Amino acid sequence: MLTLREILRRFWPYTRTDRAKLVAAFVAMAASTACDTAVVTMFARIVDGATVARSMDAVWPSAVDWMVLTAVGGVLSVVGGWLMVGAAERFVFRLRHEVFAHLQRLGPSFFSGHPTGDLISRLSTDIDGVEALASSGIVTTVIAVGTAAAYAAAAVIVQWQLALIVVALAPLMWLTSRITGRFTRTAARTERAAAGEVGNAIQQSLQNLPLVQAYGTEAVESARLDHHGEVWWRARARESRLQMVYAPITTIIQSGALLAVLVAGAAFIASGELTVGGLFGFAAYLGYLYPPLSQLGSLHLTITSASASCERLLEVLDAEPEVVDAADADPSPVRRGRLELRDLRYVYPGTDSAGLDGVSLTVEPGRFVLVTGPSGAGKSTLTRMLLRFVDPQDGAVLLDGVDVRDRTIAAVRDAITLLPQKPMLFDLTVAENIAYARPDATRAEVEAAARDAGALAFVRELPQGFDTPIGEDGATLSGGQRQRLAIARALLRTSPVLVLDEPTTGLDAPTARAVLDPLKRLSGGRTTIVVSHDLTPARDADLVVVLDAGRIVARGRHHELLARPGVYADLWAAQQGALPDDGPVPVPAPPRPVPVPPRRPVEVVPDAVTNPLRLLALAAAEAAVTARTAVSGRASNAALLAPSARESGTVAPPPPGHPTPRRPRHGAPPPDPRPGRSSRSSVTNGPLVTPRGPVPGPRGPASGPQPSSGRHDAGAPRRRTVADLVGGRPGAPSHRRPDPGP
Ligand SMILES: Nc1ncnc2c1ncn2[C@@H]1O[C@H](COP(=O)(O)OP(=O)(O)OP(=O)(O)O)[C@@H](O)[C@H]1O
Repeated sequence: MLTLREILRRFWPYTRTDRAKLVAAFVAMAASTACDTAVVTMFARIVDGATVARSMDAVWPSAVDWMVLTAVGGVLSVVGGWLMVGAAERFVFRLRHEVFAHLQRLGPSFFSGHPTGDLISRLSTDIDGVEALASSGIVTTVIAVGTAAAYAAAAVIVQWQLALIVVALAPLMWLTSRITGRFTRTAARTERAAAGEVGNAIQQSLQNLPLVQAYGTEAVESARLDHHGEVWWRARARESRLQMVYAPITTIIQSGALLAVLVAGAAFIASGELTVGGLFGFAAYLGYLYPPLSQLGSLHLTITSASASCERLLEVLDAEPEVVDAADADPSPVRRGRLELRDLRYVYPGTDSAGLDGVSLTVEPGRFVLVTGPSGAGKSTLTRMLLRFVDPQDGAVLLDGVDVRDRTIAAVRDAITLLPQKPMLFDLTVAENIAYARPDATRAEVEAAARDAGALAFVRELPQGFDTPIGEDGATLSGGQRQRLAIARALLRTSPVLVLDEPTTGLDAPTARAVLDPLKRLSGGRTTIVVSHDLTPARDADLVVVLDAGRIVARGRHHELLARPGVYADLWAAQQGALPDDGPVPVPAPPRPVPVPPRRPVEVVPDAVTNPLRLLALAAAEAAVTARTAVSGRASNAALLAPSARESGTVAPPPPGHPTPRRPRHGAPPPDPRPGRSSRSSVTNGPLVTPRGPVPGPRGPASGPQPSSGRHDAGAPRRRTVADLVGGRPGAPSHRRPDPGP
């Protein structure tokens, strides 16, 4: 439980620009209190003027003084309050800003332990709690302390014997406040935590509302909210009731004190030690003294209640960012985009299994690397490390030969454009969403980016074109349209490195197709790392890196990896819909004859012969490849790897003076390096990212695409694929567990 002193110590820095105003406010309020105290001295003069001197001569000047002092005191009080409230509200505004800004610096570990709804509650309800303390609480304290001190001093001067009676009762009020505060503290903590849970329950339910509605689990979600809501309202009611109890108890104490003063005062008047005016004056002091004392008591409750909020805010402010700039970090921009990963190792805090373990890789500027692997292999961890969301515990990431930890975070993130898997759009207009990458972009640049991303046509169809609001996360757009806006946004950035996170995974074939060309434009000339389950871009990659359990288990060109058994071949087969992607390859025995499509005989690598299922997958893959080549008709500009580089894992640029070996265009696939493979059945180099075309299924006749037009008709009904036949979906990773088999 934080004390007022600790709260002031921790939060005082946030008042930095308003301290002059605070001082002015204190002075104004102190002067106002002095005026009010002086007014009370008029009580005795007016009453005694009439009752003792029996003359109005003393009454009128006192009455005039009374009015003047009251008016001046009132004005000073308004000025002081005005300044104080402005400073207090600005403090709350700044506090929210600081908490939010700090939150944005925190890393994945913090967010995995703090649900979004709870964090929203901290930034709203808990900030409101601090606001109650800062605005009314601090103003009340200042006025109350000043007023109570002034009236207490005046009361002692006027009648110290009566003042003693009052002082003797003051500890009772303090005790009441302490006892009530103790119970309030527990209730306030419970209430704030429950408010966080309520926020979280609402956020989760609304976020997943389509699922909730589709599964008819509205009652379950309501019950979840009610569960936390009930804890909240009970705690809230307890807190309010305790504060309510405090008021009548203090009234009884005050009333008792007044009675004691009257009785003692009557005795003093009877003995001639006190005039009636003196007793009136003292009673007036009491009337002014008790409200601020009472406010100080309830302030204790406000502090108790607000300290629960302060604790929750300090928990955020005290959380250490996982990545910070070194004191001498280099802010200069990264120009070439040469990327080197040196023996990276990362273990998530609180776990003992490595997310990455000894990962080394070099990518020369302008090269394209596909990083793939099964679920949990470490792909996302690698993406986080490239963008410095986390730093490795061992090893280093180097950009243009400099450890990213020696560069500023801003310089590293300026150098890398992330295209996240989820488009992540804001509830803004189309133009504002695109310009998010570069707020100073002109409308012409925004429109050019939209055109290059293939978004111009649909944006023009929107009711207000580029000025159409797209709703939360682009709710009014289709998945493909959202993705194209995200690509347009990325196109506005000119960074030398591009990280594409699952650019086509989860999109259906026509949608994926619609985003392929813009993706190629996006990657042109930049160092491109595609992190994906989807192996569609594999043929265009200068290097395919296969991660498994945090380690690189294979690397090479697509056809090289496909030629040898292992994780990659299994992934590829799984993607064709014939094998599960996350388990051992079942080897049925004895081998059964494999139906080979009659029009497209497939030559297989030796290991596939022993495994009919793999053979089946390869057959499907081959047909798909041929279909892709016919459909797309585009050749990639990616260069072939130098053998030495392939072995070392380095994607090397072509030697100077040598023309970059270009991939043959459509219709002229290169000879397959695998022995015994004809160019016809070899894995060809298609575009950077190419949708899988129709493939001949093993359970039906071969039905290769008709290359007559050279373009796929997106509007034509999609033919059944192997994936369809086995219930999978092309482009989407299979997460089915392997069939245990007979
Ligand atoms: N925030 C986290 N806290 C603890 N462990 C984590 C966290 N994120 C990932 N991991 C663990 O690190 C390992 C690698 O996870 P990562 O998300 O990088 O895999 P991935 O290849 O991206 O998987 P997927 O393809 O399913 O997204 C996994 O064992 C995972 O359980």
